[in-house]
Amino acid sequence: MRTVSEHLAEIISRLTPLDPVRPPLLEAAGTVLAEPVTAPVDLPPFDNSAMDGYAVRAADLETLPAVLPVMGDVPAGDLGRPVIEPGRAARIMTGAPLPSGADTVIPVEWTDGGARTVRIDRSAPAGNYIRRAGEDVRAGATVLPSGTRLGAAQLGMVAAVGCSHPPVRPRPRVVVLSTGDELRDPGDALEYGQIWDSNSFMLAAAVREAGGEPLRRSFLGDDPNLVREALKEELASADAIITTGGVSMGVYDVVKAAFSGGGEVDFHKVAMRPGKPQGFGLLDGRCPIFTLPGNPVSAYVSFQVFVRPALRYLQGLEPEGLPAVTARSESALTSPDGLEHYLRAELTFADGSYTVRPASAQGSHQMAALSEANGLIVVPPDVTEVPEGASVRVLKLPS
Ligand SMILES: Nc1nc2c(c(=O)[nH]1)N[C@H]1C(S)=C(S)[C@@H](COP(=O)(O)OP(=O)(O)OC[C@H]3O[C@@H](n4cnc5c(N)ncnc54)[C@H](O)[C@@H]3O)O[C@H]1N2
Ligand code: MOO
Ligand SMILES: [Mg+2]
Repeated sequence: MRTVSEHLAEIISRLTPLDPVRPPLLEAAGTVLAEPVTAPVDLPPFDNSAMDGYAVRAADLETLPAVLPVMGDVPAGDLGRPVIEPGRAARIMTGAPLPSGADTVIPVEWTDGGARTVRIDRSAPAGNYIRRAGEDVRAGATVLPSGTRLGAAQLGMVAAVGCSHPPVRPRPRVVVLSTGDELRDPGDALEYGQIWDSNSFMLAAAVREAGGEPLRRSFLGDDPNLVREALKEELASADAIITTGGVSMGVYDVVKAAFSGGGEVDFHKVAMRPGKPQGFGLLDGRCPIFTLPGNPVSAYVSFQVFVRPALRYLQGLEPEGLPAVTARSESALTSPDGLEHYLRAELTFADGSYTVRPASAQGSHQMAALSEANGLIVVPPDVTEVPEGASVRVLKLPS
C-alpha cells in the first residue's frame, strides 16, 4: 500500500498546468491569472471630485458666507477641461475632473445649491474632497500577481485597468462518469437491486467548486470494452476524466478490467479509509484520469484529497488540499491501524476555538452523514485511539 501523500505526489508529478488563454473578461471570472496584470495608467487617471458640490479656490472662502458666481456645470465624463478663475465656482459632480484653478470641493450641503451664484457657508482647506490621480494605483504597478483567482473584486480590478482579455489558465474541462449496471438516473424508476447514480452529480458539483468545468456523462454499465471506448472518445473534449466505481476486487469491477495491463492507468491500494482502491494514469499519454472507488463517501473523500489539488495544479495554483484547522474532539475516536482515517464531522467555532463532533454513521455508503458534515477529521495512520477532548486536525469542506 502507498500512503496518501505518496499517491498525491505521484499524481502531481505527472501533471502539466493548462496553457494560458485570453478569454473575454466575463468568461475569465473564476479562473486564475497566468501572468500579472499591470496598470497602464494612474487610477484615478485624473484629479476628481469626491462629492456633488462646488469646485472653488480655498483662498476665496476666507470670509463667510462667500457668494460666488457659478461658471457652469462639470459633470462626470465632462471632456471640456474647464478653468476656474479666481473668485468663481463651478458646480461639480462626483467623479468629474477637477477644473484647473480649483483646489477644493465644497459639498452641496454646505451651500444654498445655487445654479447662477452660490452662497457657501463653510470653508475647507485646499485638497478637500479631491481624489488625486494615482492615489488608488500608480501607472506601471502590478495590481494582481500571477496565480490570483479572479473573484468578483479581482475581475473588477482587471476591468478597472482597462484589460479586456486577461491572461488566465482555462477552467479544466473534467468529464465525470459513473460505472455500474445497478445505476439509474434520478427521476427514473428503480427496480429491485438498482440505485440512483449520485456520484456523477456530486463530483460534477465538486469539480465546479474546485474551479473546473464539469462535463457530466450518463453512467456506463459493466462492459469493459464499452467503458474503454467511451473514455477514448472523451479525450477530444477533456482536460481530465473522473470515473467512479469498478476499481476494487470484484469480478465485475469494470474500470479495472478496462484498463488493467494496458499500462495507461495504474491501480493502487492507498492507506486510507475511505478511498482505499485508487487508480490514476494519463490516457493517450496526456489526459489525466482518476478512477475513484464507487462507494459515494469514498468517491467524495478521494476527490477532495487527490482530484481537488490536481485541478488546482492544472489551473496554475499550488496543489493544496482543503484548508485545515485544529479542533477539540467532543468524543473519543478509534481508527484503523496503518490507514489515514477521514471521519465525517460537524465543526463549530465558539469562544475563539474549534470543536468537532464526529458523525455516528461512518460507513462509506452513508450519504446522509456526509451531506450533514462540514468537516473531515483526519486521523494519521499511526494513531488508533484519540481520547475525548484531544486536539485533532479537521479539513473544512467547501460550502
Ligand atoms: N473483497 C474486497 N471487496 C472490497 C474491497 C476490498 O478491498 N476487498 N474494498 C471495498 C472498498 S474499501 C471500496 S471503496 C469498494 C470500491 O468499490 P468499487 O470502486 O469497485 O465500486 P463498485 O463495486 O462499482 O461500487 C461500490 C459501491 O458503490 C455503489 N456505487 C457505485 N457507483 C455509484 C454511483 N454512481 N452512485 C451511487 N452509488 C454508487 C455501488 O452500488 C456499490 O454499493 O469496494 C469494497 N469492496
Ligand atoms: O475505502 Mo472504501 O473507500 O473504505 O469504502
Ligand atoms: Mg466493486
